[in-house]
Amino acid sequence: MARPTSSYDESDARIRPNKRNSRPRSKDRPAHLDAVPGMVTAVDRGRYTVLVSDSDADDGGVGVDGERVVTAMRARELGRKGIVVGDDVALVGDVSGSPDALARVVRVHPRRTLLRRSADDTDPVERAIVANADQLVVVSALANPEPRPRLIDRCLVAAYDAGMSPLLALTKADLADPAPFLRSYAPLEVPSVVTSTTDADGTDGLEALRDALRGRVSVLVGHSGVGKSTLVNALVPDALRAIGVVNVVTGRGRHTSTSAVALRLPGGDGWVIDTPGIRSFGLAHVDPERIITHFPDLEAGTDECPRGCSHDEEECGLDAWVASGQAGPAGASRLESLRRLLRTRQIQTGD
Ligand SMILES: Nc1nc2c(ncn2[C@@H]2O[C@H](COP(=O)(O)OP(=O)(O)OP(=O)(O)O)[C@@H](O)[C@H]2O)c(=O)[nH]1
Ligand SMILES: [Zn+2]
Repeated sequence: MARPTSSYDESDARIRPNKRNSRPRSKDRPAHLDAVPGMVTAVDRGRYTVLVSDSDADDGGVGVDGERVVTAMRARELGRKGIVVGDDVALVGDVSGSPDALARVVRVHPRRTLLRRSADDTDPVERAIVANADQLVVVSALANPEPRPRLIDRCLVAAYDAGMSPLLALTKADLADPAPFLRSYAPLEVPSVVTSTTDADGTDGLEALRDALRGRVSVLVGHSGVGKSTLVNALVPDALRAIGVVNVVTGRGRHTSTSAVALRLPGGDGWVIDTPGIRSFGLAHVDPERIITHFPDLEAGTDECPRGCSHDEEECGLDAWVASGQAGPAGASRLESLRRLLRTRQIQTGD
């Protein structure tokens, strides 16, 4: 599978099944040692769609690019451990991928990143959304609907918290000038692409977006109506059929699942993970220390902060650090932007 990095360790490499000289499993041999590795591309009502390389199952007998879609359920030994789209898992059981086959997920490999949200900022129950993604693409229309800066800021905080880099995708540039919006986000130094659909049924800016997605695993989030589906359809024509989601997960002609779906970009050069439209993004789980690591110019100034500093309080050492010029000429606007993000957690406006 063309993942930018692999989290499989050597022990995983050794357990790849090899049909030609497969050892019979002894009674003492744990099931996961005969497991087949795969990546979860969709989750629907307790059924996981897992993409498995054919080379993993057939010892290279099938083309390296060959892969198949396996439906799986969770194995009892997993306990309560969650499985989300993007997870690298190990499967046992019927991994043939034939229509009635059902495999079992026996293991979820350690995650490189984890995008999470809570119902609201006070709800301690957090929900994992996507694992192992590199980039969070925050899709916002420049008009119709109007951009929602607080929701965008919340998504940026979630990206930083997850260990993902953010990208702003600003759609409908045919309806409004992107300049004012871009100015207000400039101090955050978040990369952005601007798109607009054209009369010819194409999308301007799509190449820039493709470049930004190349070789990475990117999650697209956005409020309903911002044009996310339009982008996904332009990026991955025939998206759902391409990975068998239609047949395997919902049996219907469109993505009706309430969870995310991973779609491989044409050419195998990266993945986009589409998520249902969001109205809010709860951040109850967020730790200010994880946010500030994405502001390296400010992080060094936290040495003088009191223990457990929120970096948005009177005793915070960052004000003196910025005032002394050590964060450079942009220090003040950077600190203001950092605090704007940190404050998104406290503001309860419903957006
Ligand atoms: N003017 C203009 N309209 C656009 C553009 N992109 C999308 N739209 C329109 O905006 C509407 C919403 O687009 P969708 O792609 O369905 O938006 P979505 O974010 O997927 O929304 P949900 O399906 O509700 O989650 C549609 O009528 C699109 O035709 C654009 O660049 N310019
Ligand atoms: Zn501080």
